[in-house]
Amino acid sequence: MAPEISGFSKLSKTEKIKWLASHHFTDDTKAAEILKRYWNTDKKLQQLHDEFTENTLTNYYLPFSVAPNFKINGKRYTIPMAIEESSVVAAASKAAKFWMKRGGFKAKVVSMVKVGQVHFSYSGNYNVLKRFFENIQPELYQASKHLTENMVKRGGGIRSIELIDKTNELKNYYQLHCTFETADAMGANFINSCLEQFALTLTEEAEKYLPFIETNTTLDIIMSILSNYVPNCLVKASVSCPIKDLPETEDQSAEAYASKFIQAIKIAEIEPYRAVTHNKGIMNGIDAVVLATGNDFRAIEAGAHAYACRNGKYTSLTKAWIEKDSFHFSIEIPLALGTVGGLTSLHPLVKLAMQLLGSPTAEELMKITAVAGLAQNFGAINSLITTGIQQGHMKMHLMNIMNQFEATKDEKKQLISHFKTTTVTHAKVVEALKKIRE
Ligand SMILES: CC(C)(COP(=O)([O-])OP(=O)([O-])OC[C@H]1O[C@@H](n2cnc3c(N)ncnc32)[C@H](O)[C@@H]1OP(=O)([O-])[O-])[C@@H](O)C(=O)NCCC(=O)NCCSC(=O)C[C@@](C)(O)CC(=O)[O-]
Ligand SMILES: NC(=O)C1=CN([C@@H]2O[C@H](COP(=O)(O)OP(=O)(O)OC[C@H]3O[C@@H](n4cnc5c(N)ncnc54)[C@H](O)[C@@H]3O)[C@@H](O)[C@H]2O)C=CC1
Repeated sequence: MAPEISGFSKLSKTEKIKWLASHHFTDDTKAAEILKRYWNTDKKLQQLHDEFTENTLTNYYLPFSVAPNFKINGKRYTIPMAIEESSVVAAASKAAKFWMKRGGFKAKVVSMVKVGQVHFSYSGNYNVLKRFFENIQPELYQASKHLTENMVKRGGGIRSIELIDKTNELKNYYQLHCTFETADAMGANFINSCLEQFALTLTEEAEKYLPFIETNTTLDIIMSILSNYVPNCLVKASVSCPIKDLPETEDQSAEAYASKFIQAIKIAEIEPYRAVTHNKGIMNGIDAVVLATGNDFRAIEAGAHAYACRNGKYTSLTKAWIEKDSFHFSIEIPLALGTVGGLTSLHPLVKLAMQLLGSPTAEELMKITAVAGLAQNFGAINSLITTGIQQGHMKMHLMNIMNQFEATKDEKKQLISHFKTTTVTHAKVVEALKKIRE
């Protein structure tokens, strides 16, 4: 067991690696060597990455891929995707190509309102608190003007501040429920700064408020923080085509395909076990774009899944239906994304990803990301109701298995050719490789 260490954060990167290697690994030289092998030779670039977070030892690579052929609201995009899972990028690309020939994707942002709350406790009379809040509301806006001035110029700012009584759920618990628009920023820092200012103003004004002083009532701030539940930072994306333009095989007509597809979505609507996997498939596409564009995937994940159970039961984020001989497929998802701030203007690959997308606004990035989620879901459902997921997924996963067994270039060539006509399984690859090596 490694000994307790004090002051680890103050050690240099090399000292940290030395400590780690000698206390956690039997072969300390090899462990240190692996960590250092991932350092970038460009010292300045490496330092930039080291400084993104804390106690950084090395870089952790994720593939940076692209999915071409996306047509969104009539405009062509090649979408950057950072993801480790095989077949995700291929599925998105295949779906993009399919819908490109059928008019492409439509997307629109419904609203871009974000939320933050000041949580506080107060033991006095509610009506007194309400009067106090009404009195100081203009001051809440006024005192935060130094923070909001520039955001207002960009078209954003504070949209509302409401007093909410939550005492029926938790004794003495109240909140200021506030809404914001943050233009092209995800807005965490702007919102949190405003909230902390509201909390300060609330405390200072309460200390001076006579009815509180006379009744010896106190108002205690518990915390001030944005919410990652943003049901009003919402984007919709959709595709549609005549039913006859859907995939058709000898065994399955386009009508039967549409019917099966819709049933698959309905199952995800009513069955939470399926809905979670269904939405995981959607997030395969969304997270990949969120990561490639330097956004906060934890915030997006938390918000998306909360939205999926907004009516009290976890359900699908996509819908499919037939209307007048046409097949329709759509997604509705909250996405608080930014194209400025955070890592967006720091990470060279993120900057490149933004350029690849034509330097989008946050609103445009919301549309692109929602489309990536819808395309991903289409790819997965298309496979699930036709060939099954394993055929395509394992075809793409073949490279990982071959690399796991350190197949040579020639062995890989033979295996790829062999598995063109045979379904890939882990065991079959091992067997085929064994035969080649005999
Ligand atoms: C994997 C495919 C696309 C193969 O599909 P295919 O028909 O065998 O592919 P193809 O070789 O005929 O190529 C057709 C197009 O697919 C794309 N494509 C094809 N291969 C590549 C490649 N190597 N690299 C990049 N793109 C590729 C590409 O767009 C290509 O066009 P082209 O570039 O030739 O003009 C298909 O089987 C598929 O879409 N499968 C679904 C895979 C999937 O959804 N994976 C996600 C992981 S599973 C999961 O986590 C979620 C899940 C499934 O559980 C969610 C749920 O349950 O809902
Ligand atoms: N619960 C959560 O989700 C939390 C997330 N975070 C982190 O916060 C970061 C994102 O915060 P942000 O405030 O977005 O980033 P930020 O503070 O780095 O950048 C946003 C700032 O950029 C400026 N700006 C310049 N041009 C702008 C434009 N056109 N539109 C809007 N603002 C513009 C504004 O001053 C704005 O406040 C992410 O890294 C996230 O991981 C931090 C705390 C909590």
